[in-house]
Amino acid sequence: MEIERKWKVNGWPEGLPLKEEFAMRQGYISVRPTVRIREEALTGGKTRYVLCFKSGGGLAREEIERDIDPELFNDLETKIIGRPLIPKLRRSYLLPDGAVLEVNHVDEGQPTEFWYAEVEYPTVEAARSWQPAAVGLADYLSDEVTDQPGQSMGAYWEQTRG
Ligand SMILES: O=P(O)(O)OP(=O)(O)OP(=O)(O)O
Repeated sequence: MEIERKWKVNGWPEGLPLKEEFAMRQGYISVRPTVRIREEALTGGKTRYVLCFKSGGGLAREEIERDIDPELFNDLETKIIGRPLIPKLRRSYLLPDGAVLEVNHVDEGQPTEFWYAEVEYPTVEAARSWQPAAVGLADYLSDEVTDQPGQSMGAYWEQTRG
């Protein structure tokens, strides 16, 4: 189970320690339910190729992930998806309460480019009670879109590549 809240944001946050950065490319075989492939290149580290299945939407979703080999990834990208994958730069930051803030810059340089942020929680209760103000992010995390269906990456895929 993936328990996550999501916000639309403007640019990268300031004053937080950077944990890691990934240059990603992701594409969708299906959006409902989500069947997604993603290349995840850790800056200064390894690159993973991941096949991911996700149920539903909103705060809590089932998520199943498997590493696949680059050959299968390439076949799925070119022979099955056949559309340009979405480039996304993800930076994760350590928050003062121990949580991790993931900030994503999507489709940099395109007219539709945007940023969003996510925080993952161990339980639904922890997710519901967590407050951005407690970690000094009341202004940065002021536009929550967790329960808005049109705000998922799958929806963005449909809007721009569907
Ligand atoms: O990185 P994830 O698994 O949270 O997935 P995403 O690319 O942010 O997509 P979604 O909008 O479906 O959470």
